[in-house]
Amino acid sequence: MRPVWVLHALVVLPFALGLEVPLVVQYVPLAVSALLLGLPHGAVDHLAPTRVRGEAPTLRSLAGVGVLYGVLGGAYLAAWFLAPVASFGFFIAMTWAHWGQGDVHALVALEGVEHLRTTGQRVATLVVRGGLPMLVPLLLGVDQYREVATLLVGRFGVEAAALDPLFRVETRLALGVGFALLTVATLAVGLARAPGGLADAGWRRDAGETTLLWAFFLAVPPILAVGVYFCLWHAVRHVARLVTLDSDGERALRRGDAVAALAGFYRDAAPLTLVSLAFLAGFYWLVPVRPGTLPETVGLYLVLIAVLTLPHVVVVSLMDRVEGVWRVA
Ligand SMILES: CC1=C(/C=C/C(C)=C/C=C/C(C)=C/C=O)C(C)(C)CCC1
Ligand SMILES: [Fe+2]
Repeated sequence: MRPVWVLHALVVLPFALGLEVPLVVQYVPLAVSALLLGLPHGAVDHLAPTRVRGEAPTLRSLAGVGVLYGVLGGAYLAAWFLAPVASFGFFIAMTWAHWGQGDVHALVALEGVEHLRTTGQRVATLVVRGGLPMLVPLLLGVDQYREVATLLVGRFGVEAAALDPLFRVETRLALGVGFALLTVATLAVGLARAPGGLADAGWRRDAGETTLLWAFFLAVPPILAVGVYFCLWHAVRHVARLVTLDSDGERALRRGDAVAALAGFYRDAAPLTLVSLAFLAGFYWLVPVRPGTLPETVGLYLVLIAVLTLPHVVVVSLMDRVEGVWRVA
């Protein structure tokens, strides 16, 4: 995790000093996520339900994940055509929950923190960690937020006017103050329950990561920030989880051979990453308004991500249950 913290901190610095970057460059991490880390992190979902139990995949487990993706992904894709703006709202809410869920797992299972003692604390931490990438960019980066909303719903020939109340300064101020209070309260309760008090290593990690991400999403323009976070924060943690669950991957890590571990991950992820990219090409022909620019193509790609993420959340929640992420001692 340390290199990931350093990379995020390194991105904050120049922007805090007022750096401006051309918009096309800001789209690069999101575009790259289609091939590296972002899309691939979910492309191992067909193996995950058995791997988390230490078992080999069976025809039944593979078919189960296939049906899940077909039914939930298909329904959500239909919803995008019928109600694009509501589907965008659902996308933000779902990502909020999913990225928060990923961080709660990382804290509890990968980092082994001891201050998140109750389910209530873990739920609050999920809301805080998910709100960092989904809400904090809205506070200062409202123009890009609106732009991305328009890029997604625009593929379906509608405007995002229904979201205007969300972008008003009063709304953002209220949300920002509320979310800052929730952040402080959640960390304060964690501190009170941390076995080591202020010196507790797990609590310090949690507080440090939370502070870093607040600064990151306030300082860095949203499109760039969300792209970097998706690849380097969310996906890296999930890939680390998948590798440690895989016996070959685990063995490679023990040898200190991170390259072999990553190669194993990419071998598993390659087929369905390619299938997903074929879907993206299919989407291109399917949507009412075809993308003509890089940002519009990213907008289409994000609709694909949305559709794939709904079943992905179910698979990850199943993994969380098997690993006892929400079971408190
Ligand atoms: C790009 C971008 C946005 C939305 C990104 C989303 C919602 C990404 C979801 C990715 C998922 C679900 C990945 C799977 O793990 C915002 C916040 C509108 C603001 C501006 C930039
Ligand atoms: Fe994910």
